[in-house]
Amino acid sequence: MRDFVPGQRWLSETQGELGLGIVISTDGRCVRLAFPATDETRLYAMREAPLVRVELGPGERVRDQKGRELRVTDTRVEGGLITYLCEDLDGRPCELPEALLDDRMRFNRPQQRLLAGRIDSDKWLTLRLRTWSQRMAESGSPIQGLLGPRVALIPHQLQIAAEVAGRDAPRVLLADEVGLGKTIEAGLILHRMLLTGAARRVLIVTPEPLLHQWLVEMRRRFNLRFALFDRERVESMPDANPFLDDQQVLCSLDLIASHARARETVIEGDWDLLVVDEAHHLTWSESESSPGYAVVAELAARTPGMLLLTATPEQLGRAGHFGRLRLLDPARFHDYAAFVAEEDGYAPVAELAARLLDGEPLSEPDRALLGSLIEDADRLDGEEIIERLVDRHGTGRVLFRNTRAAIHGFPGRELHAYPLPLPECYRDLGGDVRMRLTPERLVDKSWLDEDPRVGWLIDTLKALRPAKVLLICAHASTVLELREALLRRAGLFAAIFHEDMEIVERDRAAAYFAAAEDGTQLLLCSEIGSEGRNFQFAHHLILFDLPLVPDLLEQRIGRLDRIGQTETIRIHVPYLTGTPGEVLYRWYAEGLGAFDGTCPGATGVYEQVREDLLEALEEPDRAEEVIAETRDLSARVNAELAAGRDRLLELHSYRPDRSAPLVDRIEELDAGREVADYMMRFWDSFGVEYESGTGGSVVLRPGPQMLQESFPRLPEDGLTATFDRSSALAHEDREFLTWEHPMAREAMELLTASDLGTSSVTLLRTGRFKRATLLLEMLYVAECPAPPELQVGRFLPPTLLRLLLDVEGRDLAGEIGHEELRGDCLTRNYKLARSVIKSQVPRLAVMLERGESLAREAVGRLESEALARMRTLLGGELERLSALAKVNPNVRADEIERLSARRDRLETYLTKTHLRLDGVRVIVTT
Ligand SMILES: Nc1ncnc2c1ncn2[C@@H]1O[C@H](COP(=O)(O)OP(=O)(O)OP(=O)(O)O)[C@@H](O)[C@H]1O
Repeated sequence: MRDFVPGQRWLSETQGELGLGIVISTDGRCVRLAFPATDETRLYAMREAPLVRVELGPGERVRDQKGRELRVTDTRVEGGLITYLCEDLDGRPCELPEALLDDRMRFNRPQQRLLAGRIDSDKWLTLRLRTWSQRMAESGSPIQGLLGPRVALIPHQLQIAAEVAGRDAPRVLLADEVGLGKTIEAGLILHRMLLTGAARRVLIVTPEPLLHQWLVEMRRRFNLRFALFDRERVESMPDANPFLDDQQVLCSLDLIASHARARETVIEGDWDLLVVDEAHHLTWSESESSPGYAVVAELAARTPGMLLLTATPEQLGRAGHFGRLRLLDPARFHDYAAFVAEEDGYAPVAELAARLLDGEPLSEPDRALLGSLIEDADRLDGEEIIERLVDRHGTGRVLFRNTRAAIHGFPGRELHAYPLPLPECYRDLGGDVRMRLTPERLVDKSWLDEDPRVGWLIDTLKALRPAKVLLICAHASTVLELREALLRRAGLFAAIFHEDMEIVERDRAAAYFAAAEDGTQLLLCSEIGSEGRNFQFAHHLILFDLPLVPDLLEQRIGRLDRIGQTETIRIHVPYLTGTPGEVLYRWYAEGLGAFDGTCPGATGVYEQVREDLLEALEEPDRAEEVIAETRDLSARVNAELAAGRDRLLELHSYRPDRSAPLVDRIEELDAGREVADYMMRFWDSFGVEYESGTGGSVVLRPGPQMLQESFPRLPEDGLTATFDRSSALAHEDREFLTWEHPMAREAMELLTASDLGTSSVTLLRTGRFKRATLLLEMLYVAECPAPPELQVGRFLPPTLLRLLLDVEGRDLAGEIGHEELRGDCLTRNYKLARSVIKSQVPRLAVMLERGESLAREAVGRLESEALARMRTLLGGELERLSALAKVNPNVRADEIERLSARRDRLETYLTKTHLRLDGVRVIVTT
């Protein structure tokens, strides 16, 4: 009788899909095994247990429970338990006790299974073939990671995501104008990096009011479940680092900046990618930086990938902008004065680029400048020159900024201004003029009855009813008092949103406002609601007061003026005549034109006229003067920006020629039926029930006789799904099923990790061959195991090699496809299947050997092709970067080093392809 020892690993001969078993107890006659991968336990009689001992030999590949790929070099046996002496992918030695083998490891040795007469239905073999073909197609594809998210295919977003996620350890500032989809871009980038294995541990840091929105966006659009960390969560683990508990974490900047333990532990979080939203909060100047900046700087120093997001990169000035670039690349951005001088030096280059882009003739000085920038300019055509300029353009590689002007298709804005008389209660208010921009805060609550803006608000709401209205004002106290007055004076109930509310309360209020049927008409919001939130379902915005800083105004309008807005946005501005508020309104309207559209130069203009503006607020007589000055200045700055370096930045941020192929490919896959066919075959074979639902959806439920207790990502009470992108966008309650949906991915994983379909026998009725001809179909998989960050799949994806051998050893796979071999599968007639196999064992053994040698030859070819591709691509990229580094200091030195090291490592890995037989089918013609 066999000896069973607790801790040993055994496999069920009959139910390989249970995963790897571990002996938990024996009592002399029976042995109990746990199968942790499927959460099952089984009791077997020792004498006839259908179990095989798992014993691996040198050269075999294994995985440990952390997912590390190892190669066995030797074994040691003590007390009946095996310890594997292994090497990791980098050749470092390590030991792996058998108990720590990955519970889901597969030991499907199709050859042994077949010869032992264990066979399955060939529909599983077909699914295996389709699974590997799909893996092969997606690995290294330019749209990998961009297909699955529930997003509309917006070209600039896809292009930025593909470009950024394709870099090694990307570190960029995503600075599209407000509402153009930076969150979506970041989501696409991280979705792709997670899928390709380029990142595993991701930390997203946002202002507290945006936490929930990020959580929801990541979940519903990207199927990514981030763990939300707050104070309580951090404090719940005093003895361990709580951040190491989850791979994908979302937390507020405030938490890690102000909570000592959170700060200390997050820094030790060993992240691959850090995302910081609303990064303008990370303030920096030459003399000091904010606590938020300091903690992000520490994280930035330890994290390879980093995405900073802000719509207003230069909010609070150029120094802050420099400070954020410095987080991305401290070696490059170390001297502020030099940065300013350098930026000023870009202007002539940008003007030159603009002339080239507009097809204008170049002057002599232009030519001279071009010659100094690009040595071989004479030999290049216009497009190539532009290409080089984009590459060499200042912050080009680090910064992406799209503007409405470049993207087009946004609805217009319509300004409605309402001059109102100054009430008695605000006359003769003294003090700082900035305080007088919100006069209600300087008086008692009687303002609610005297201030004409309140009566105007009531009338306006009634007139606009039932249209949704978002009101933004500067302070929480104004929000609270207005709510009370609306209720008292007009019986109007408003939802509120301000900084003193708990996050949950705020989200509830936003949802209440958003609800189409029984939601509120009005949301009263303090300044914190003006950042990042999505309120584009509303078309009316009331600015109860105006902020002094133009970027804040843009943020406020951006709540409605964002992707998804379907109507002209009506901006309502009530102001009190004869007050600083009136001057500020006129300054925005007549000086900056800020209500008509985004005003790219606003920050620069504001910085220049700030003192004059403050004086004019104080002395309204000076208003005309500052407005005229602002008008001239902003016309000039905007013209300069339009003609100048923004053209290059825009081009680099949105390249229709690069985004179009991405959009086309995704649309093509969306239109095809492949994924639907695949999933339906899978459900049929597995026993999942499905039927058509409304609007082309499909309703799934676990069936009564499923292969296993549950199907990946299918809840007990079922779900509704769609394969159609537009339906998924319109109906968020439907899962959007693509090849990248976790259900599809996990189903594939489940299949390839199991024995299902690895061996089968088919009787084929055909006139093509003589009766009783023996054929052997073999599916080999060539895989190149390598650390995920090398993204080896770009050059040598897991490759399926299909062979169809006859007894002469000829390969007929090219002539006869897999589907043509569909016949009478002998799953229900084991006896016959076994006798067929038994009678053919010697021939099959020869055919299997021949197959293996043919497959090995093919692998040799695959390796040489992959090496050549890798050398061309990385070699070219390396040359480009090195050449670029000489003229553009924005190329990080470590970027070149990493790329070069990556090429060297790939040279090694690409010659170590592993070949494995994944499935066999014996075919006998009748
Ligand atoms: N590709 C897309 N498909 C569907 N919806 C999108 C897409 N891109 C953006 N949106 C929606 O448009 C709105 C704006 O996008 P997002 O929040 O990413 O913009 P943002 O640039 O981060 O805005 P802000 O500057 O205000 O932070 C969101 O409601 C988002 O869900």
